[in-house]
Amino acid sequence: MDTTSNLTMTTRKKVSEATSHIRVAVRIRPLNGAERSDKCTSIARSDKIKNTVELKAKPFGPFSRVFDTDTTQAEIYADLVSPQIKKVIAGFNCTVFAYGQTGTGKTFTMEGGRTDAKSSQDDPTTGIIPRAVEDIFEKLESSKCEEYSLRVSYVELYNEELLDLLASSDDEDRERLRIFDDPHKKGVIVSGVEEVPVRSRSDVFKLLKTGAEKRKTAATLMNMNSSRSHSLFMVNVVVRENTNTGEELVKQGKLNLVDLAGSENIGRSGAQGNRAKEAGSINQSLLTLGRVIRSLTTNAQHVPYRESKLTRLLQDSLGGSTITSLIATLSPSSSNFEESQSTLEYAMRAANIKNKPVCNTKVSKKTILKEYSDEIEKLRRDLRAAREKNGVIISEESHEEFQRNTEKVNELEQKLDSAVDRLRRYTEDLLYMDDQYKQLYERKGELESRLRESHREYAEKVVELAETNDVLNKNIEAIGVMHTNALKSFDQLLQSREAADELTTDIAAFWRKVDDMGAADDRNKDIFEAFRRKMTSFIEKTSLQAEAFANDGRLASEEFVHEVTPHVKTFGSVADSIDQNSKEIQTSLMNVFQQTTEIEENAANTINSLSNDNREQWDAVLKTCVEYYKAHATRSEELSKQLTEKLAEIKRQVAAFANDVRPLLTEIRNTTSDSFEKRVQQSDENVAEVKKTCSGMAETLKMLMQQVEQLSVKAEENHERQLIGDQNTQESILSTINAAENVIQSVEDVIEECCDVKEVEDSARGDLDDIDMDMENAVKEARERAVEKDREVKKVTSTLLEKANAIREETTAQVEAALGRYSTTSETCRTTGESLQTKVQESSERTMSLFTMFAEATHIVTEEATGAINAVKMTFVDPSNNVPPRIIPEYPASEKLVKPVEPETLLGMEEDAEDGSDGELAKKKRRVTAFVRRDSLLDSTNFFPSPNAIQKRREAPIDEEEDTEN
Ligand SMILES: Nc1ncnc2c1ncn2[C@@H]1O[C@H](COP(=O)(O)OP(=O)(O)OP(=O)(O)O)[C@@H](O)[C@H]1O
Repeated sequence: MDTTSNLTMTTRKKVSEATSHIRVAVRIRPLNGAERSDKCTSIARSDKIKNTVELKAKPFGPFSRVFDTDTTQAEIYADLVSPQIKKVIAGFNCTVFAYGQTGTGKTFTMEGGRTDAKSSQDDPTTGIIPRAVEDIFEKLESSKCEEYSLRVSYVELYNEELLDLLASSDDEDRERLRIFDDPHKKGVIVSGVEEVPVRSRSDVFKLLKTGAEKRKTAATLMNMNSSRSHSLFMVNVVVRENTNTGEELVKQGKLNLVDLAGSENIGRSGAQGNRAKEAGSINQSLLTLGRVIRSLTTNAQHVPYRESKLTRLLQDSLGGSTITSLIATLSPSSSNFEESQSTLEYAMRAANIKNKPVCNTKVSKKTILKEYSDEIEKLRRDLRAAREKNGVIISEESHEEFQRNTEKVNELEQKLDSAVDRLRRYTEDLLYMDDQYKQLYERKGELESRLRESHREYAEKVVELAETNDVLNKNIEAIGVMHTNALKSFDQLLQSREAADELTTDIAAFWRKVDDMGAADDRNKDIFEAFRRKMTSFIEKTSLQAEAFANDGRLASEEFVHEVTPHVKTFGSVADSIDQNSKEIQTSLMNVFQQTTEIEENAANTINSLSNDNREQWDAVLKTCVEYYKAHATRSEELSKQLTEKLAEIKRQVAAFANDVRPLLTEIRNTTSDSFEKRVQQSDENVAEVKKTCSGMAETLKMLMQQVEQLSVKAEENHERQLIGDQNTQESILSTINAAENVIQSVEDVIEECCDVKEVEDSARGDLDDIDMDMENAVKEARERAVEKDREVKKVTSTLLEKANAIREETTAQVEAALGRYSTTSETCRTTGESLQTKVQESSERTMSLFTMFAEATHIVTEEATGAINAVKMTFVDPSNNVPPRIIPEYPASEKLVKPVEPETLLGMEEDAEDGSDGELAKKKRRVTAFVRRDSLLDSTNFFPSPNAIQKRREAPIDEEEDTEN
């Protein structure tokens, strides 16, 4: 606060804008505590859309804006003042003043709720003045101007006296401040007011605090109330810019923030004495203000600005070249109806004032200096002229004139002092600025060389980038080729997989066949069980039959004895009886032979048919198995061969592919990561250096800093673009590499899978080989066993047949011997009946023993047959154990069974037949045959006749003729 100046309210050269009305806003504060306790009601209604206010239903407006009780300080500032700050920086003069009844919130609106607030962030009740200063700083800092300066003044107008609230000294300064017209600048000058340069927001807040304290102290000293004084806070903004032609231009804008005294009725306030004077002067100012407003709105010839200091100070803001806003503050209380009404009327009148805002022309420094030096020169001339008049004897009239001149000289001296002060200040500013310029130029040169260096590096980087790009393109092409190869490999793998699937299907079919074989084996088992059951029942039946046969033989023998005995008694008929008996015996023997033969035939047929059935079935199974295994072996061999070939091919390709790809990928990765890291490092270093340079430059030279910042931003953008491009490329390469690696990995996995498949196939083949071997062994074993069993069966059968033949032969021989003996005996028995009886008895006994022997032999045979059959056991293999059923080998053809000897042969009928004679012997034969037929135990339709049937047949008469025919 070391500078003083004459505060000018105008600047010299201006650019006109269109004429505009003063903006008038109305703000209604909330009811305060006192009003509420007085049970006052709110009578103010605002319409924010129409921007009107109603007081007891009486409408006022429309105004530019209406702010109701809820409106915040920030909203008012943003709406009303913020746009004006831009204008101030652009070179306009702007004024915001608050008008209204005491206690309606003028000071609250202009300054805020607290005086110790450090920023609007700190306190939401912060008023227009601090917010405006903050805003100016923010806008200037973010603007592109070369240089700016802010000077603030803070004055108070009380009882038509001006008080500098920022002055270092107190009372004596009060006299210093004078308002006078500036004839050249067409404005008013507040002479001697402190214009304090501020560099930061905090400076302004400090000044505001100082001003508020000083205002308080003054109020105490002068026994005044702040509401009785007007305060004027002025912010002078000077912005220097460089034109495109390099000319330096200066813009000067000014913001006047005015907090008027309360507009209350002096009569109502009850002021007396000093207070009355005070109130009068307040009203003087306000009344003059009102008259000025009226004059301006009625286009009166004369506008009484000079009638009060307030209107003089606000002259340019009212009807002049300033952009002006007025905030009319209102109490909503019913108790303040009249004042509120008056305020609104006042505001409506003010709204009609038209201003013609003009922008102060940008003037060069030289012009300003020239103006100041012209003014100084003029003042000097005046002074010299005045001094030249000293020492001359002059008349009283002249003396008076001299006196007047002296006053004028004093005034001029004051003006000169003020001008010299300003000149000094500007000179200082200029020196300071020149110094700054010098530094800036140096810095600029330095920055330009760095910039050139950066350009060179940038060009190198571009070349490097192009090279890298080529490498990357090549790599991408290589990766494309690899990709194509990988796709081919995949196709081949897919084919291999299909082949493997076919193999799997074949193996599944094989296992189905194995299952079928198991089922066939089960059927074989069932068949064999049935065979065994049948054999068992046959043997049981044979045993029963043999017993029955033995019993019948015994009975027949007994009968024979019984029948022979009476014949023996009758000697004459002995021979016939013997013949008869012989025939009967022969018949019995034939019967026995026939039965035995049929038994043998049946047994042989059964065994043969079973063997044949069994053999056919098992042969079919064997054939199927053999065919299947042959086919399977062939198919497996083929598949295995194909698979092996394909796997070998895939392995070769993939190995070649991997060999091609791996070094390439490694090279790509190394190349790209190395170059990328290097470039990132270099770029980071460059950016850091540029940033460092930029920050260094920013401190010293804003202009160049801006350029450099722009360049830096561009460089950063380029670098970032480059970096992003590199990163993208790098990422895409890395992703491609990763994809390729994944492909290789998956190919390798597939190869491994294929190897697994191969292993499985090998093991399956091994299993199949094992199975084949097992099967061969099993077939061999089964064949051997079957051959063995067949041999055993044949052996049993042949044993049985041998025994039967032996029995037959022995029996035949015995019968023949017996018959021979009977023949001989029949010749002699006629004479020796007794001996014959004995012989018959012997013969009977021998026959009995023969029968017994036969029965025993049959029993032995059947037992042996049973044992043999039981010994025939099949081995079955459970298909679930992966072993196919045993296969019965091909049987050798059964030997032909020995036909039994016909009874006719035994009885010698053939000889008789050759003779063609029908003698006694033939008769006998027929009778025997008829007897045999009648008593035959075998029947083609009734294999095992019931005892009743046998008895019936026996009792039936023998029809020789019929039998003979048959
Ligand atoms: N819109 C508002 N919201 C909240 N409180 C307010 C508002 N307007 C004013 N006040 C409060 O009302 C009281 C009076 O306000 P202020 O001193 O600003 O009135 P003024 O018009 O400046 O009075 P004077 O003319 O006497 O200086 C203060 O305590 C202030 O905090």
